Amino acid sequence: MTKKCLLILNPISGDNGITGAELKEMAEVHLSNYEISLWETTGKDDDEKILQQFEELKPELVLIGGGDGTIKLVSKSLHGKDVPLGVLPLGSANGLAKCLGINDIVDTWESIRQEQAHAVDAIHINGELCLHLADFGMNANLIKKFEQEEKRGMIGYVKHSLKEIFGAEVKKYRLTIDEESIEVEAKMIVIANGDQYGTGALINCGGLINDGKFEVIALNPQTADDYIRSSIRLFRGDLHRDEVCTAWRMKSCEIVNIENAEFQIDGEMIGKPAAIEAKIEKHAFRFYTGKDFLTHHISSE
Ligand SMILES: Nc1ncnc2c1ncn2[C@@H]1O[C@H](COP(=O)(O)OP(=O)(O)OP(=O)(O)O)[C@@H](O)[C@H]1O
Repeated sequence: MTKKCLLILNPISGDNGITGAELKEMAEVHLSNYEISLWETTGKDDDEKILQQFEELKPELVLIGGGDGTIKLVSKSLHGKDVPLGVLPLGSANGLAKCLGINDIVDTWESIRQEQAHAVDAIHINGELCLHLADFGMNANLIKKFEQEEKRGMIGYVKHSLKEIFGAEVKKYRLTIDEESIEVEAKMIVIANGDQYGTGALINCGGLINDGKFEVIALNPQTADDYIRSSIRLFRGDLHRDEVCTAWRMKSCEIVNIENAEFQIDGEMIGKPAAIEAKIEKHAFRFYTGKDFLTHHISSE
């Protein structure tokens, strides 16, 4: 029996040049047992429009074409709906897709054909949804500069990176976990549901996106040696062993932003909140996942 698939595309994500019609055609070829309905985001009231599309069609699958911002937009609209989500990684960096083991579109088709949908946690941060990574400091500053550029894509992101990383200020934060408070000084504080950025930098090695917990990671490199060593470890996957990194695992926490650092959630600038409260929702969504995800996560489901 033919099933229904709602294909949602953000036409401004990334710089891949794929049109809605081309993507629909690809989906029809690769998912021949689905009837594909294409809908493109507009940039205005998309959360309501997505819900409306979903209620009208009542699909068995929702495919999301875009980057982390688009996945977050669709997930937020469909929170609580019992429908599996598939990700077509068409954004600039696609960090969340990589955490799900979806490195390219081929992985997406394969995961759906193999029926590999798995439960994934979400973090609620001050009423916002975080599926991937949120952070104060260095990376948030970088995203803010990137957003101010007109051109999208990875080159703009990389262009600002070195300057921002080496010029980052140390800021103070108060972290409260289970009623215990500590003051932390860091160049960057990460709240991590996923394990890696879109660049492949493994900020949260050992962190699982389906274990009902999240990690807070404080990074405070000072010297050139610290930067070089920790950068190598970021890509090698053993940053947690480095002295510039301190990590905690929890179900909820509060962070007071004592010195007004910039904050971002899943690539979207939030501003400089005085404090944030973060709480995990275990298995909030079901996503189609790739082979890499199965290797790392399946035993903990
Ligand atoms: N047709 C459109 N025109 C303009 N803005 C749009 C349109 N559709 C969606 N948007 C906006 O795009 C944003 C989400 O996409 P965004 O590009 O930030 O993230 P992304 O999908 O992660 O892509 P990228 O990785 O390229 O940044 C939302 O703020 C949304 O309102």
